[in-house]
Amino acid sequence: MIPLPPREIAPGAVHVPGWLTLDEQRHLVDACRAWAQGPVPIRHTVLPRGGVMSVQTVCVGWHWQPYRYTRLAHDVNGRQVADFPGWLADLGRRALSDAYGPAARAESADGGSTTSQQYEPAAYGPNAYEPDTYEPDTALINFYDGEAKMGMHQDKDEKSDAPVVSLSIGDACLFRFGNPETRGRPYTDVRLASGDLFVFGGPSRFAYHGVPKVYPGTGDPATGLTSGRLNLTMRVTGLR
Ligand SMILES: O=C(O)CCC(=O)C(=O)O
Ligand SMILES: [Fe+2]
Repeated sequence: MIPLPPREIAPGAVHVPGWLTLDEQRHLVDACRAWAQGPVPIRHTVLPRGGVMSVQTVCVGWHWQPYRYTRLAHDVNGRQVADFPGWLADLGRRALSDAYGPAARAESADGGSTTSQQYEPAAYGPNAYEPDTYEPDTALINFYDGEAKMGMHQDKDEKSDAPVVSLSIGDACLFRFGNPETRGRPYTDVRLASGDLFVFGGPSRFAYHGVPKVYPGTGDPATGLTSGRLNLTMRVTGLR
C-alpha cells in the first residue's frame, strides 16, 4: 500500500504515514518487549488521586510518573530505568528531519531560499528545525489493549520545548490533536496506523492531545505485535 503524503495537522505538528519500515517496526517491538520486562517492568500508572491509567507504560532514559521525571522508579520498584539507546536518538533525528523537511538545512545552506520546503521555519522557534542537534533523553512506551485510551493532556513535564517524536505500531487508533489553550476544540482527528510518525513541536509543542479509541484487529501481525497498539514518544526532558 502506498502511504499518504505527510500532512501538517497544526503549525509544527506533522503526520507522516507509513514512515517506519516493517523491519524497523519489528526491531522496535522487540526492543519494547525487552524494556517491558525490566529493570522497571511495564505497568498501569497510578495517578495522584488514585485513578489508574488504562494504558500500560514503560520508560527509558528517565522514568515518568505523574507529573515528573525521575532517574529511579519510586512508584514501581525503585530501580533505574534502561538507558536511552543511541540508535533511538538517531531515529529521532531522522524523524525530525523527515517530518519538517529540509527547511532548516536549506535555509542555512543558501541563506533562506528553499527548494521543496512545505512549512514556514520562522514561525516554529529554534528547536523545531534543528534535527541534527535533537538529543532526546527519554522515551515513554505505551501499550494499548483494545479498551485502553488516553484523555486529552499536554506533554508538559519536560523543561524543554524541543519537539516530541511519536511512533505507532500495531492496531490503528484515533488520535485527537488539539491546541495549546484548551482541552476542547479546535482539534483534528487523525487515524494513526502502524508505522506512522507524528511530530509535534514549535507552536504545537504544548498542544492538548489524546487517544479516544483504538481499532482492534487492524494491525499487521508481521510487526511482531499480534494485538494491541504500541506508541513510543521521545522527548527532551531538559533535566540532568
Ligand atoms: O499513544 C499516543 O499516540 C499518544 C501518547 C501520548 O500522548 C503520551 O504518551 O503522552
Ligand atoms: Fe502525550
